Amino acid sequence: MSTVCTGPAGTDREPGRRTRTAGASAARRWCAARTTAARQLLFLTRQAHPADIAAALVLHLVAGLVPIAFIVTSSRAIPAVRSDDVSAVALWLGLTGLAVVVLQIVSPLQMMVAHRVQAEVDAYCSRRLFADALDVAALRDLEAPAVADGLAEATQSLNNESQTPGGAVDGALALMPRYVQLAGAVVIIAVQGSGIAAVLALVIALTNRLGQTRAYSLWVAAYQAMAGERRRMAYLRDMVSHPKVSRDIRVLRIRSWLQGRYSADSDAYLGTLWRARRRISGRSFVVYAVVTLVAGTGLVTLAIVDPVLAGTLSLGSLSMLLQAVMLCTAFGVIFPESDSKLQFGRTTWQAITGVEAITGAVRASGTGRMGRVPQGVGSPGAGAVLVRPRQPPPADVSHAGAAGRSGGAAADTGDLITVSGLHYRYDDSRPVLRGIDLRLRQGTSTAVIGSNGAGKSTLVKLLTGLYLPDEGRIRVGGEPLTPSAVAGWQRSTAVLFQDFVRYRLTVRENVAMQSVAHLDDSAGIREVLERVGLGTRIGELARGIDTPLSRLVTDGTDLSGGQWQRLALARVLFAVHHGARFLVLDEPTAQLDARGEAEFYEDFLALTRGVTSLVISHRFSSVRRAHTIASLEHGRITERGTHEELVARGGTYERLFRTQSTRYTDE
Ligand SMILES: Nc1ncnc2c1ncn2[C@@H]1O[C@H](COP(=O)(O)OP(=O)(O)OP(=O)(O)O)[C@@H](O)[C@H]1O
Repeated sequence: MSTVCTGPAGTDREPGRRTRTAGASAARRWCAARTTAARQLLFLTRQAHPADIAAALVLHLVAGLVPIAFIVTSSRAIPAVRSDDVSAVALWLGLTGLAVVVLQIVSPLQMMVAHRVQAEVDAYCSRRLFADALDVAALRDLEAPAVADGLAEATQSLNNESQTPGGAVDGALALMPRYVQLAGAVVIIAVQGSGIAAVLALVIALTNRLGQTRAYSLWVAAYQAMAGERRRMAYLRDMVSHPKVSRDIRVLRIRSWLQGRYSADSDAYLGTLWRARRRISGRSFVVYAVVTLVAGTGLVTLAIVDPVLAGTLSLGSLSMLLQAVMLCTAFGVIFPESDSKLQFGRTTWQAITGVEAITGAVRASGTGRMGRVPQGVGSPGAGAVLVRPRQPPPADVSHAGAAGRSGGAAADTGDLITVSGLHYRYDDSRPVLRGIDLRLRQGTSTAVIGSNGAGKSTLVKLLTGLYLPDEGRIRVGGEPLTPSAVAGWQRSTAVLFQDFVRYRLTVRENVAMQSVAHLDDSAGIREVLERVGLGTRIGELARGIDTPLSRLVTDGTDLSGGQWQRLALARVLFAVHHGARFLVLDEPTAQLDARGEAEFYEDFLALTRGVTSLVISHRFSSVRRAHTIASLEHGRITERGTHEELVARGGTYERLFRTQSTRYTDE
């Protein structure tokens, strides 16, 4: 009776064929992976200067040939010594010495050139990563955990010399002397021993090497897969060195809890890592060590015993053969100067190209209108003045109350920004903004109010091009704010976020951070510092505006929370002074006292007259001076108008305004 096959055709019926097919596809995958790796390395190598690459190749070639020359010359000296041939001894020992000297000279040169090549390739990679991550990618994409991980991994690796793409190029070039030595050893075996022994030696060396590098790449993959665990541990470690957190650790008395947490994480991490290491390296070590021992012994036997028995092998040839065989059997190891750099450097490059894949998608969504800067946006006009000229009010926001209190009317030169049907959601959560329509007229101030989580900061991020809308449209100067127009638009905006950055740099740099082209404008910097009430404080400092703002820096100082906020305000005012056309303040006075807040708004409106501004605030005393107030609730604008109109309407604005003013009066 014949066997009935029940499995699908090509599987149960033909096990032999299936194995062959699986083997063939594994080989194809292996070849494809090697080809990709070679292409990547070739591409990266081309980023270094050709003269440096040529120098590296020549030096590596010499470094590969010299040990072979050493084997030949030192082995040739043995029969010369035995035959008392003084001139031959002198010649061969002289050449052996020369080989040693050449190696001594070549080694430091190799290192020097390798550093140059690595630095050139890494500089290229850093430029590419930062250009894409900081210029093109939408913030939302960069905030995705996988992308944030890739970016963190890539930037950290670029700081670690042994893990950079330049290191991978250096590692690949450093393989050259190893392979030159292998080729030399194989030739020696062929000439002094036999052709078969030479072929065997080559096959064993390459197989062994392949096995070891494969095991190593599996180990690197296992190591990379634990990047999250490493980051968690690094976070706990870094907490201790962070001044604010170390203050908390003392106050909360959590040192031993933190230590325990770190030890537990570290034990779990090391345990997993060592299990992976044993699994991957143990097996390959046993298999390949046995192969090397057994096959290596057979090879030596083949290469030496036969000619020794025949009496045709001289002492010099025996020495050469033994050293050549040693070289071949020692080829099956991980080369510290190459393999680690190659594996980690390529992973870093893949992380960089991973970030680029996202930015590429952003570019692709740019609707082909690259490089178009919207009208009214871009470089500031020459001769920007600190206090802008008063301009007539816009038709639809001209209200006696608002204009009066804001110290003047606003320009009516049309809409700077129009927002229509704007929708936005983070990930798969419910929409944060749902159909926002808004017009920001040129030269007017608009305030957005709303409760916590209403979507105010999200709206700011969309208006400043940090996020792209899911639906709807933002127009700036009549032109759509496409990804390609974002960079130009951002150059004309000055934004103060709630969580503004306190740069560990000088006062000057902190103030000029939004207009770095004007870092030398010391008078302008001092003037805005005066305006925000920091003139006296900064004037007291020995180095004035060139004082670093951190106690962790020599001669540095620090500011109070409110003073930092004033400094951040100075930053945006300085940007306005140098031509920013759209000013956004997200909770600008949250850390100021009531008097400071009142003074700030008086000054702010005077200083920014003629500039289109958007203020986000919870404090009604701040927003009432704006030309237009929009109330945001649950992602929609529910009320809009001037302060007087909204109070007269008796809606949510009026209710909240009364509540706040009663509280202030009570206090
Ligand atoms: N990066 C983010 N990922 C996911 N959800 C977010 C993110 N940022 C904000 N959200 C959510 O979006 C909603 C709106 O947040 P947003 O910061 O815009 O509010 P807001 O009005 O500025 O609040 P607040 O007055 O408290 O600053 C909130 O529910 C918030 O939890």
